[in-house]
Amino acid sequence: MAAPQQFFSYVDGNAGSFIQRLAKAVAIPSVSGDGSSRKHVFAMAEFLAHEMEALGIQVNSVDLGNHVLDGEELPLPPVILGSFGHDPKKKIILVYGHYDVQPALVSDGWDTDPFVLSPDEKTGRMYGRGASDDKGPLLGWLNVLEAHIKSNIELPVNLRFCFEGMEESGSEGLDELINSRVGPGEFFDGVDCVCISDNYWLNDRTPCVTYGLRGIAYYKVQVSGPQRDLHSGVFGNTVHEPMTDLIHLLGQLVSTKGEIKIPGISSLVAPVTADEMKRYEVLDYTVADIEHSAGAQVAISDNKTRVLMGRMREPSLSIHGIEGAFSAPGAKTVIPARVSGKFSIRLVPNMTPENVDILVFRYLQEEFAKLGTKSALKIENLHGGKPWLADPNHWNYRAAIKATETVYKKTPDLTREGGSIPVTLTFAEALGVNVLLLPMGRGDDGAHSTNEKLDRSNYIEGTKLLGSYLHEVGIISKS
Ligand SMILES: NCC(=O)N[C@@H](Cc1c[nH]cn1)C(=O)O
Ligand SMILES: [Zn+2]
Ligand SMILES: [Zn+2]
Repeated sequence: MAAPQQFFSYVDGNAGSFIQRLAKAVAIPSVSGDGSSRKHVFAMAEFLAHEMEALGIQVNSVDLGNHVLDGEELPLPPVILGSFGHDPKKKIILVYGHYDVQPALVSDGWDTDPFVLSPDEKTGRMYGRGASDDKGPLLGWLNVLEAHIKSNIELPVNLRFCFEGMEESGSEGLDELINSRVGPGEFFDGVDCVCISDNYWLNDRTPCVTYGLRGIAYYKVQVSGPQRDLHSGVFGNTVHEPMTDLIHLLGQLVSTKGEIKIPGISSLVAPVTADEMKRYEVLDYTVADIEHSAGAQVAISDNKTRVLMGRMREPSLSIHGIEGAFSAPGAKTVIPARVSGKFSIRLVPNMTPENVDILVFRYLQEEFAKLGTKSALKIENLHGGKPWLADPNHWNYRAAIKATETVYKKTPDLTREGGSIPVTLTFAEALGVNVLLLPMGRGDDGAHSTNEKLDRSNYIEGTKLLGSYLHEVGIISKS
């Protein structure tokens, strides 16, 4: 039977308490990329484990040991594994989410405190870091379970949960944990398919299901020279300046139209097929949609298909920042002694972090040599993950499409996502099962950006969507 009406009624009737649950989660600043916030990532893990146990989920918080972040040894946040249901007649669905978030400061340009969930009653938007990426979707699964338990509705599947606290910082330790628990009788044994809710619709009107992700290769390029920061009046035009060298080097990476200048990258990209072209053409998308999501008229092209392909099936190179550069207000006349540029490349089939590394390292060294500087260069790959593509004709996708039609009365777009969730490919390869991405949020949610939000309707209808998907899987199991 499709998701019963009592399930939908419970979700509607308890929307306020589900929003309270999200507000509690957003209030914990679980930023994984910043060592000083690590205690909050642990607090978030405890909050989640407690919520899960209260729902009767068997929880095991797995310690992943330590790692080094910016020269500091830190404990890795636990991976929370949970089990609910052991009925051999039902399928086992593994759901994944992450409870860490990107950094957020009011001074970045937020209109509200990023760690206070701030609903706008007029628009229904609920602002807060992690509201959409990924605390809202993750809590959606717990809302589904609560609705079933409290309404005495039998869950149509067995559920396994895998929630991590390092996704925004390279998912350290997670692959090893998964690979160590796939054997007979282990936690991941018997999983029939995976569902991940951690991406977005293409726009603000049409839901989607997603069958592809780009991978990532993230680099740090350090240029160093003087033993300490220098006075630019005393040393300007007398010493090689690391910042000048670095700016030149970063300027050789990508054109202002987004073309990657590193030789050899474009020949790694799988050729486009006619069938694939048709898939982009039918998507409900306009260039105005991306400009709405970006908040300005800044699209690289006026061609819808070109914009979609740029996001879904071509690589991109983005320069993220310069560590060690003077960035405070005022006009300090300093020559920084050591600066590090951070950039990443989003990878598509058939690129891998390994084949891209060779090209990037060689190119940076060659271009640096051309500068004729006495500064020193150090290149590091900070983390990486391969691209992923799934079969969207699998029953897992049919269940998600049916559930979307039930909840939203619309056929979802079939999309590939430009972001990266490296564990997706790990699940597909280690467990040998189909993986589905079933997003809750909209394209204009502002994940990783200022004023991140989740619309109230996406949180509540999204909870119904996740529950309906489980019921559609339940129907398929019986057929
Ligand atoms: N919602 C998925 C997401 O935002 N993933 C991040 C993962 C990442 C990789 N390196 C740093 N973070 C993304 O940027 O795509
Ligand atoms: Zn995410
Ligand atoms: Zn993210």
